[in-house]
Amino acid sequence: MSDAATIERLRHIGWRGELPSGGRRVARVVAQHRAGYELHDGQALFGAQPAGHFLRRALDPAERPAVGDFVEVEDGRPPHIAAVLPRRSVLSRAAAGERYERQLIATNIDYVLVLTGLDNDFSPARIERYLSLIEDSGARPVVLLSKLDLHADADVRLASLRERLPEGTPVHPINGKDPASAALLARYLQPGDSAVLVGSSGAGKSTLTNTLLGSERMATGEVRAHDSRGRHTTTHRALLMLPSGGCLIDTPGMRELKLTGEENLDLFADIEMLAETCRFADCGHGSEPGCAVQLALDSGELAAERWRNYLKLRDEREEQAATLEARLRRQRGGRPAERPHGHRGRRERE
Ligand SMILES: Nc1nc2c(ncn2[C@@H]2O[C@H](COP(=O)(O)OP(=O)(O)OP(=O)(O)O)[C@@H](O)[C@H]2O)c(=O)[nH]1
Ligand SMILES: [Zn+2]
Repeated sequence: MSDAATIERLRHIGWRGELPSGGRRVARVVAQHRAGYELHDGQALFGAQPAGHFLRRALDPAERPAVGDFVEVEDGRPPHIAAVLPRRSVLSRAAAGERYERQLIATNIDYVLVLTGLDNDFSPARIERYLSLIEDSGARPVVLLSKLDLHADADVRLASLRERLPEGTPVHPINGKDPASAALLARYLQPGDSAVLVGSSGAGKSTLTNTLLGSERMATGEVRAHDSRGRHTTTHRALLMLPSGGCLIDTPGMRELKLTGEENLDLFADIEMLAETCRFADCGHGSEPGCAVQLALDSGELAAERWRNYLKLRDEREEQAATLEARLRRQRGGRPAERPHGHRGRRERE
């Protein structure tokens, strides 16, 4: 196959630019299982194992292949992932392991579509939390408000949300069931673009995904992989190629992004700066004299809701950091709890 045809094929699964020199096959990691990786080369899915150097214990987990990665493949039985190509973005969260480390959620994502219903699901606080997770990832957030058709009175919510989010954050109210409404997302789903869709249960992720897939749903909705024995195994629809040319990566664990213990709170940098100007360095921002926060709250310069939200996010972050640290301390000291003989490690559900 010519290079041009190969590049064209890879563009459909989110590749940008030229082919790396060296002539190895390029594919994208679309799922990670305990038994190995699932790759897509723009044409078909296939299984692969990581090369030995990825299994070194001392290796930073962030250097191992992750969902979304473009990798160089060494063909063989089974094929091996020889190298991870440079990433253009990294979505990650803190994870408890043998040591405090980052767990990759997905790489090479261009847009994170943050979906919230205009119904009771609507929560500016949750949207802000999602944005803080995306902040340093290299991906761009797009806020989507679904169920517009059921909530014609969405204007007020929309205006207050726009005011609250950083300037320039795209916010689109949509009807996820209506192709014409979903069509405005095409600008984020052009050939070479990769997106993930996140949001709470019931927000409308599956509905929107199906609308975006349109008539190609049947063709792409059910992805089948060949395992090493040539058997068909129906797998989760991990990578969806959309008619607009972009692709959606959809893997378990990605849909509900969780906050980590080390998110930065840049969205609230103004509040942190304000708190620095309190008279007392250890001001609790209650009834202390000279409290800049109280002053700003009283004057209306700082909205009470935003302040509460900041406190909540800060507490959540501290709590998670503390939990993680306690777990690590427990792991360092003492033996792990007794386990039935022969049963090593926790059993994970797929
Ligand atoms: N009227 C209307 N209904 C919608 C819209 N989006 C989703 N729904 C409905 O809301 C319900 C939940 O939608 P789903 O797409 O299943 O939500 P989900 O986010 O995939 O939920 P999980 O699979 O639990 O994560 C369904 O009954 C949808 O038909 C919309 O824009 N307008
Ligand atoms: Zn104060």
